[in-house]
Amino acid sequence: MKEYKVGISLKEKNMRKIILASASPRRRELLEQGGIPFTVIPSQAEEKITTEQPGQAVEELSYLKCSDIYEKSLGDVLVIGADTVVASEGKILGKPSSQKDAVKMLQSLQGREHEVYTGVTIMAREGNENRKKTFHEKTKVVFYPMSDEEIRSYVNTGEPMDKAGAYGIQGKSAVFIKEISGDYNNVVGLPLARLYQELKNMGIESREW
Ligand SMILES: Cc1cn([C@H]2C[C@H](O)[C@@H](COP(=O)(O)OP(=O)(O)OP(=O)(O)O)O2)c(=O)[nH]c1=O
Repeated sequence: MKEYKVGISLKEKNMRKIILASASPRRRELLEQGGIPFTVIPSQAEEKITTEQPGQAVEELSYLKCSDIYEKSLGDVLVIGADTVVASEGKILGKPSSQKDAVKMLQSLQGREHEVYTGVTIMAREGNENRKKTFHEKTKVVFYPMSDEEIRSYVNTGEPMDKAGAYGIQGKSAVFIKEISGDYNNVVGLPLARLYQELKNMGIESREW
């Protein structure tokens, strides 16, 4: 096992520049938590879902976001793109389009199980060599029943508006979470452990520590 001094530079550790192609503050926090050094360049790619399969949808969208930034980047880089949706009763739920839409989404989730899918695409360039990997992770979540008043009050906090399925498990909606099966971080927007494993399988060193 190799040992590294604290504060060693990326170059000394033979690590390449990592770009997170995401505007999501949650994804940034998770990569930071893992001690994976990165810079942020959010993708402007238009997000259009073309399939009813949630796993395929998040893979495609993560690929779109990742390739948008990868194609604009020069030199040896590694770009990470991700996308999260909620799947409930055969429907894919993205971010709510309005407060009314958020109320509808939460009504459909309360008292039952649904799934959260996050797709991730990694694209790495080293000299003339390009490598790509796309995968998704699924987490099951069960909500307690919510009253109409609870749903209205929660939507009024504004918390649901920028989140798939109209809730943030890391926020106030935690009071409604009965069960979760799978990776919690996947619900928040990035399956950090799976990402680290996939990078490791590609022979890519990602941790600074
Ligand atoms: C279900 C759930 C989703 N979310 C968030 C994660 C994502 O940021 C968001 C889903 O939207 P995404 O389109 O996946 O991501 P984004 O628009 O926030 O960022 P970008 O496209 O630039 O990468 O929902 C939570 O924060 N908590 C949750 O419990």
